[in-house]
Amino acid sequence: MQRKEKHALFWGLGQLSVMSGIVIWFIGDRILSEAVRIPLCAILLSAGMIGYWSGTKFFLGELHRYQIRLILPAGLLISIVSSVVWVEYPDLLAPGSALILGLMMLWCGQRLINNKNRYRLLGITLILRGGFNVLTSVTLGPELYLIWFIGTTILKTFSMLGLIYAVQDEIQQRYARTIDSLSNGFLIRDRRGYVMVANERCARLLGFNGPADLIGRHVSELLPGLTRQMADQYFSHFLTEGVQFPIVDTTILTLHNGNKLPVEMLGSPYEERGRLYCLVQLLDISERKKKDDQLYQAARIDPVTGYFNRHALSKRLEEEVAKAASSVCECAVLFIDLDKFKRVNDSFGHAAGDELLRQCARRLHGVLRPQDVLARFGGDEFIVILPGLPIGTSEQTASDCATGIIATMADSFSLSHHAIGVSTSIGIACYPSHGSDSDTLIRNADIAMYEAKKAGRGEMRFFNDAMNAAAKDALVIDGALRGAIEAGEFHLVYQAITDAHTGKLTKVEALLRWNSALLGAVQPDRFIPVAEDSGMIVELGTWVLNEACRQVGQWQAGALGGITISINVSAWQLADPRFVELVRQALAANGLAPRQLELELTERVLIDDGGQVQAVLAQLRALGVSISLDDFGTGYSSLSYLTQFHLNTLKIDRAFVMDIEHSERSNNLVHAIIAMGHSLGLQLVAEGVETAGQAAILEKMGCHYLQGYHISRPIPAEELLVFADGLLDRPHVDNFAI
Ligand SMILES: Nc1nc2c(ncn2[C@@H]2O[C@@H]3COP(=O)(O)O[C@H]4[C@@H](O)[C@H](n5cnc6c(=O)[nH]c(N)nc65)O[C@@H]4COP(=O)(O)O[C@H]3[C@H]2O)c(=O)[nH]1
Repeated sequence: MQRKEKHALFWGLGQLSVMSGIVIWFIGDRILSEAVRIPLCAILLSAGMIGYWSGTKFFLGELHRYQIRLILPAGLLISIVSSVVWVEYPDLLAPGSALILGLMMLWCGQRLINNKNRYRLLGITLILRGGFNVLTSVTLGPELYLIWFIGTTILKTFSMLGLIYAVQDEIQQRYARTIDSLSNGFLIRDRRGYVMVANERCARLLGFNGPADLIGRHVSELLPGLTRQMADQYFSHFLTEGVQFPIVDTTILTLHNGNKLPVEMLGSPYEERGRLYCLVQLLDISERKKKDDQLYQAARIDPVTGYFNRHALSKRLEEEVAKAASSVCECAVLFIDLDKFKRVNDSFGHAAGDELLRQCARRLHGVLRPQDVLARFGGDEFIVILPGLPIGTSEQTASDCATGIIATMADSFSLSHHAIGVSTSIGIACYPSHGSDSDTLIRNADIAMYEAKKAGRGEMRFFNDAMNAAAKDALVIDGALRGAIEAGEFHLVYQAITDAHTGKLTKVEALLRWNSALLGAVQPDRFIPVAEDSGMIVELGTWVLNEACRQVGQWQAGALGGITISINVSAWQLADPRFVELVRQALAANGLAPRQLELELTERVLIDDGGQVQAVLAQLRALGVSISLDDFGTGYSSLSYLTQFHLNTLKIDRAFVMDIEHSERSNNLVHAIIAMGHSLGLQLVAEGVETAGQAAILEKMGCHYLQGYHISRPIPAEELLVFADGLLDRPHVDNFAI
């Protein structure tokens, strides 16, 4: 029982005291002496007065703690005063106490009627009782006491009913306030599904104005998606043995206004007077669901393109492979890499790079069938899954799709008011011929994509086992390359380049050699591409630059003083913003004139340029360093590069030189290259000169320099000195001077 309810008891006690006082007054003189009866009546009178007063104060919410403390002394005082008066005037005992109580009741009744609506009934009965008491005390003689007794008993019964109603109402109000203050929806329904109790929150959650709209209605009338059968089924859980409570369900409710409401529903059994009810709590989980959805999206969707991300793609491919295995069909994985994406990112910024990715994704999606899956796998890589292909058709379908992709990506993209050309390299792996699980398929498609990239731009390749072996080899090399510089496993060899006419040693090409502690001697053709792929070529190239310049610096004082050194430079190095400064430092640190350094580039470096290489080459040219184009004739052999990039030297690839003596076609080609070089004012170096015949033809054609085994193999630095001495001794080399 709560404190407030205890206070309500005062009222009850007051009633009881008055009743007892009346009884004692009637029969007391027969069984009690006056000495006991008078004080007892006085005590009961004071208890009655205080009971009415405090009960009224309680209902009006005005009964304070300090007032409760005064009750006992006040009761004592009233008792003493009335005892004293009644001892003196015993005739006043009955009418006096009736009058006092009557006045008290009038006061209480009037206050209850005025102040609180719900206590009006109680107030009216008190006014009636008070009035009756006052009247009887002044008008009635002892002969009509029986009538007074009957009247006062009837009124007392009414006031007791009023009291019960008031207390019950108070408790119910409190209960209603409590459930309304709950932040969760709260509802009690009976076995048939009718709502007995609901709170404000529940009404609002379900789209109604207040609990009154719910109470008395069947739950199926409140939720359109809910049938009576479903409601009965839900209740049956409460009748089933062994069910754990509360029953927790997460569901999305369809409301009568059409809205959807994600809720967590906690159902518990509730028993009242032997009947079972169901108590349901509804928790609005819209916010939680929104966050969950966002997390789910973030975990699966690439934020830039809006298509699947790597994680979702892997999962999806696993599912498609499982489906293909069970329904005996095939699927294909296309690994798509955007050529030149990095350059766009570097030149136009990341926002433009993102925009390009979005445009690419839209174009890719445009080529695909509705059932195909597109995902951004990372950076500039996309993956397409072609699922559910009939047996024997995957390669053809994948090839058609890849052709479509290459064609659609060939058109330029519009970016920051620029037309940007981006091509793609595509690697393809099919289930089951190229892999039986998603990881293998992705890995093999990736390997095939690398092969496609090597073959040039806008190419596609199907995976094959040889690629796998090469990829594994690359992995081994990549591992062994790490730490190889620090371990001193690299050294340079030097190959002479002589004047075709005089035989004079004018330049040497520095060529990298790797004696791996793990793998033994590894050819550059094997490790350079791996170093390029991993980006390690920048570090390696810097080492070559410094070591070559150091060596030439060391030669400066001797017979090879003033010689030009030619070194191979990769595209990665040119993209390094520190490159020009590194060259400047290497020359200065070793006391070399800039003209003593020649940088060899391949055509690929120039083709993939977006303007940056051109700018770096211009700075190098301004520094006085020469630029030479390696392997000319093997790649794209575009004349525009020769003029656009202000090259100094063209190196004719050994593939042409090799056949120059026997193949008229090669002969004509080399002739044409040399003629063109002359017209553009370029120096010409013939690579791979292996015979005296080749040397003679090249010299006759006007080639300026020769390089090849006929002159010298690549040799260590100390042997080059001996080689140079040997040249001096040769009779036909009359003016060797460096
Ligand atoms: N059959 C034949 N071959 C000849 C003859 N004369 C020279 N060669 C070889 O032809 C290659 C010439 O180098 P490259 O075209 O720059 O081609 C180089 C170059 O692209 C790359 N490379 C070598 N060193 C470096 C380096 O320091 N940095 C970079 N980025 N690449 C390098 O590796 C490639 C291969 O280098 P190497 O194996 O040293 O192979 C060298 C050389 O040994 C000949 O008469 N007959």
